[in-house]
Amino acid sequence: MSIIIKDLGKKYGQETIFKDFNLVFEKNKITGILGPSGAGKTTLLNLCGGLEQPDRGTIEGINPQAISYIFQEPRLLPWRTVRENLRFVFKARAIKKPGSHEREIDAMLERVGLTTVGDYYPHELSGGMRQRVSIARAFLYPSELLLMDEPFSSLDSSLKNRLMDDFLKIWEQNKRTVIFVSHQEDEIRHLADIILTFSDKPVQVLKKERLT
Ligand SMILES: Nc1ncnc2c1ncn2[C@@H]1O[C@H](COP(=O)(O)OP(=O)(O)OP(=O)(O)O)[C@@H](O)[C@H]1O
Repeated sequence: MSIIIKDLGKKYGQETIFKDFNLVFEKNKITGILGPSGAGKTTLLNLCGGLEQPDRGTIEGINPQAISYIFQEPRLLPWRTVRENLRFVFKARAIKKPGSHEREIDAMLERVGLTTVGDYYPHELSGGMRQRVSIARAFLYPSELLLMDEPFSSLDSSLKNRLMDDFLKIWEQNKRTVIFVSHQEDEIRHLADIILTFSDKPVQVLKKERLT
């Protein structure tokens, strides 16, 4: 199911972020959002994730139990190993498939290139490796929607390009709807099927480009 945003209204105090805003996010596509700083991109992700409530309008087509996130900082549990951080995904949703998790975790660790560090703690990893763990976690969680807010922006460019290639390979095998916000147009062009360019607030879609 696509995500359908109808007549969305959202204000913070006197500041109108969205007014009569309408948009459709296509199912199992990666939509990249570009736009000026402070326009409301993160607010839109928060509204989709249910972390913020709209003042007006509706967002249809999202199952709140089936959302995963990748943020700029990996947000791993520091007192848990990589493997335990990934196991937590299954606990979080009380998924009952006895015996199958470790194999799934192993397969995902391999896909993100972290086979040898499953028993390491987050502080023992580089920033890029920690972000790989958060990508693994986002895909292990059986989400239908993946929300990404600047997930690559703290990484240097060669690391970033490899990570984006790996991200795409994993996504090809575990497709879901992705909404991806970034200031970096190169990142958006690397990953997205559809690119939306937002105006300053109140947000309008200035341009929609389809790359695939
Ligand atoms: N919880 C909040 N309370 C008050 N104002 C907020 C809140 N969250 C966001 N804002 C304001 O709403 C506007 C949009 O913020 P938002 O973070 O969504 O923009 P953005 O497009 O993601 O910006 P950036 O590209 O800089 O991350 C900004 O002016 C911000 O200050």
